[in-house]
Amino acid sequence: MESTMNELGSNAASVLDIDPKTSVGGGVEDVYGEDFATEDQLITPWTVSVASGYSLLRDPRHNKGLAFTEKERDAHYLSGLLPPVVLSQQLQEKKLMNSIRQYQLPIQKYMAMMELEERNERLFYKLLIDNVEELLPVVYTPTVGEACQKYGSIFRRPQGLYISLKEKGRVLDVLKNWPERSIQVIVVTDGERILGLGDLGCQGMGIPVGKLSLYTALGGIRPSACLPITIDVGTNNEKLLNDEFYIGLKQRRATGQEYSELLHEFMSAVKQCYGEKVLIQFEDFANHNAFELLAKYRTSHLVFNDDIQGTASVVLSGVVSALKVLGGSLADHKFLFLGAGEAGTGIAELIALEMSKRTNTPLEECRKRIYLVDSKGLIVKSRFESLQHFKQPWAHDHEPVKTLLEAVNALKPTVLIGASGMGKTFTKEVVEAMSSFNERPLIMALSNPTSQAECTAEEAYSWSKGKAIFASGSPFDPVEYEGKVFVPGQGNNAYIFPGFGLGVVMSGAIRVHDDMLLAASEALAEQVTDAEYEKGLIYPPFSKIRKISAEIAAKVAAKAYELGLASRLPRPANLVKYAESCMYSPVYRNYR
Ligand SMILES: O=C([O-])CC(=O)C(=O)O
Ligand SMILES: [Mg+2]
Repeated sequence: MESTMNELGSNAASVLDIDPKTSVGGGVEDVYGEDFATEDQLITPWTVSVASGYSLLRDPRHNKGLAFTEKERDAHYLSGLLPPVVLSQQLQEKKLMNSIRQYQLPIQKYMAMMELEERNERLFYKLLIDNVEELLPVVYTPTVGEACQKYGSIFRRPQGLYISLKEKGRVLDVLKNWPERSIQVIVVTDGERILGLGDLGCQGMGIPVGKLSLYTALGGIRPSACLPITIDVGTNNEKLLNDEFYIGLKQRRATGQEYSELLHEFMSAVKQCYGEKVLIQFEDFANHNAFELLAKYRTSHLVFNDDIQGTASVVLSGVVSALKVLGGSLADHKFLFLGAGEAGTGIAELIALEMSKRTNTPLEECRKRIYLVDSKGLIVKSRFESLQHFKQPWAHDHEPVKTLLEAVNALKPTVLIGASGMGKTFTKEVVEAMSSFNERPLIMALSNPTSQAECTAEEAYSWSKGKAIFASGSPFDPVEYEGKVFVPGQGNNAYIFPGFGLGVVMSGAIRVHDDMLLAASEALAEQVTDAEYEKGLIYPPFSKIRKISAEIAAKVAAKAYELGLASRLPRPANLVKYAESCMYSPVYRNYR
């Protein structure tokens, strides 16, 4: 672990002439205080040793399987423990892709990938990086949703930290059980709103694990610097409570003070353990906690809510790049949302903020171009008192409207965005109405996984008679409609958070500012080429994601420096180059 740290730090430093102590890693020394602990303080007696022989083969971080060379086999007591052949990493990759493609069910591919990660980490990332478009739907949405639902049954080895109510009062000790010290990114969930699948309790762990594997593959954060965490405060999912294979606490969710005390202890312990510069990404919390946690900790911790802020940034980017096809400026458009939770209000707010900056118009005025529909109908002034606080800014002067279809007809929006977590809600009538008054309606069905998408790509194209520009949260295959092939975009926060996190980490940012999200969004939109626009795409292909992440990271870091939030000084002159030099490579290293 330490060696990868130094390797990266000094490599980046020599390229860019930066003191390695202040470069990648945040430079938090003696994080557990072994050296300064007084005699009455408890410490963890961690040791570091060199792996060889059988234990080297069983260590996923260092195992290379059949790719160990003759020399390495001799030097590391591996002779006889492996069959004679020596394979290249390329050949191993080919073999594994062949075998993964044989599986019929996505969940089998998921399990094969997880087993690979537990066996040979670099090979896992090599596969994921080189075959990103094929494997993203396996390790991420939609398959990760199914994996979480079945997590109890498919559970083999723990892949992150579980902090449950049982650990209240000793969360810091639990963090110290994690073997890595230089943590840079934590993704944490409490499992209450996993994708659009609802409360999956402790089994939500699949999400932080999946998100962090994307941090590494797409954003180049070292695997050892990533820590997936699930906070288990119980579940209200009856099916799981009655499931003999459920892995979490069999009790209903703790709420109120009991909940916030555990979360507070966790947030304090993280800072104490890993320092000021660890990025904590909140993921798939239910609305009520998500907004509160972000508001509470954004001024004291380096926090980012992926569902509010990451989704907002990626959708804003899609809207901005769609303007090239739609015409007009952001402020010329009218937006209607189905869903007024984290994603819906988060996106709406970031669009309004960008509009406000572009037109020099007060934010409140810009919000008036944006309408939201929730389960009770259009959000309007007369509902103000009964609205949750995060919906209140969107209560406009308008008579009450009950359904989405009525709202579409009454408001005639140019952009329709689904962030409801409810599948099949963009009906034929809704899509037909959108295309009756728009030359090119922009329709985004963002809920995940595929089963929860507001409509499918095929529905959007056929019901709009090929007029719609369509993007979805989970991937859809290209669609042929009346002899023409339409390629849907994937408006998923996976475009943003890995590069965003890299930008935050490499600049040593200590807080996340909304302008950094706008910077990420602009950086992504700039990556769409003219040829891609011509195909109707509003996002670049995922096959270019490492380059895109470096560009996003550079823009995010530049903004952090500009705002005085970056602590890694001096500022590297070329931030894109610096980002690239910091990125983890999955190619095997040679052992002496
Ligand atoms: O995980 C994804 O695919 C996107 C996301 O954050 C969510 O749907 O909650
Ligand atoms: Mg999420």
